[in-house]
Amino acid sequence: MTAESTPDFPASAALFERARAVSPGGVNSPVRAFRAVGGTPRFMASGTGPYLTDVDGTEYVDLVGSWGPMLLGHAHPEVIDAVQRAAAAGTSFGTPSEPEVLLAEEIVTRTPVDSVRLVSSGTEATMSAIRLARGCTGRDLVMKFAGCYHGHVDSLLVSAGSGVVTFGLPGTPGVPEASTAQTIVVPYNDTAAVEKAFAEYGDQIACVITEAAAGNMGAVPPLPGFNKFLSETCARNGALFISDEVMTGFRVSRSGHWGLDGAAEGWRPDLLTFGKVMGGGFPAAAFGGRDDLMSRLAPEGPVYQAGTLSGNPIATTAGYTTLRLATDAVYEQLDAVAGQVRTLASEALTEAGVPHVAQAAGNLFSIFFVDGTDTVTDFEQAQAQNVKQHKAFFHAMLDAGVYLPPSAFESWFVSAAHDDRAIERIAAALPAAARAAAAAPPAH
Ligand SMILES: Cc1ncc(COP(=O)(O)O)c(C=O)c1O
Ligand SMILES: N[C@H](C=O)CCC(=O)O
Repeated sequence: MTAESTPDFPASAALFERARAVSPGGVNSPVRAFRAVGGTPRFMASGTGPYLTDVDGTEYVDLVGSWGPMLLGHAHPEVIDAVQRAAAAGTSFGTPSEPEVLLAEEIVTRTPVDSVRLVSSGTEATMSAIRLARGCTGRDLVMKFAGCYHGHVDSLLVSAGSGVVTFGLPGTPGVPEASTAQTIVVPYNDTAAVEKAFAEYGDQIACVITEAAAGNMGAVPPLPGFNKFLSETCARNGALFISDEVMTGFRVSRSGHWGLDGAAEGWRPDLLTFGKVMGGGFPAAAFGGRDDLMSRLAPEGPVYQAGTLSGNPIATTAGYTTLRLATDAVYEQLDAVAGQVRTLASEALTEAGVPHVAQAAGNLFSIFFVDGTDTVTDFEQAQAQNVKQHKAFFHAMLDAGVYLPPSAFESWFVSAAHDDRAIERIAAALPAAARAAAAAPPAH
């Protein structure tokens, strides 16, 4: 079957046609379209544990996990039960309610924040954290790293990962130059470049924002000590350090990526952002940090931030129930499964003679189809991939019933529900997919 043919999924193809008539590109978030890999996006009808089933009745082992949130797998019975009970009690009050307190307490217990403000998306979280950083410092400049993605915040859509790099967009029309003029972009993991930028603009930099571990150009971990260096450099220069844990938070450990570096090294970010897992599959996100900063937010302070559905009782119930079920045993299982799948994929590609780097940041991981290096540390290296090999690999896996991110620049996600049967299905699909990648045309 070619990448572009659609004989086996008529229901998805029909829905896609209808969707394209009423939605740009037929999707509600660009990365869901199969633009980078070709073909028809599968419209999913249901999910259970590690599996998704599309509207044509085909079942897939899911290695996307709704782009991160589905830590426990799909339709976990206890989460569904809690959500059903919450929904029956009313779907939104526009007043404070108990589930948002429970979720906030759980976040404060697990992470280095003193308090949190709940919002509805990761984009809102990073946008609000930056506003707060600017409000607290009285400075305007923001430093970010090439290849990191923090949602579709105007000032952060520069050299961004995720869909922005997947579709090769140099920048985004509609973002005023005045917004991006306030953004300094520095190569990821490059301490000298950070120091140089501070030497030049130090007293104007409000904050440095980084993904706690980059997951939106593929999985690129911070080099040892890099996040600590950022924290210390910010402190020395009167800037705030924002660690974006939207992807890593409550996934790579119970305390997120900070649990893997900051907790042991004895530093904490000034502000953190969270999303994905903490919503348990519903729209919930948060930003939080030191009390002296958070108290600058309205109604306590002058920095305004608000949301009609912020702290929604169903979303916060789903998030709280998910976190309560995310025990140490769950994180051990996630780490083990992620290691197993990454190793299996790497072995199959090696066997087929496909140059690659199989890289992890905690239990986030991805395959880079690159040659001549055994590690990827920045955006330039990530972009050197042979995306044609990714495309061939992706479609062969899909045909064999394994759903991977339809982009070479995204991380793979496992869940605690990925059991032996799911792993066996992945293992069975890999050899043919690796051979398909080997047969793909060269990069240029
Ligand atoms: C690290 C990171 N920050 C922020 C965001 C934005 O989150 P959302 O898509 O919920 O707006 C994402 C994902 O999209 C992300 O991966
Ligand atoms: N890489 C993105 C977030 O992590 C993928 C989700 C999206 O933009 O739809």
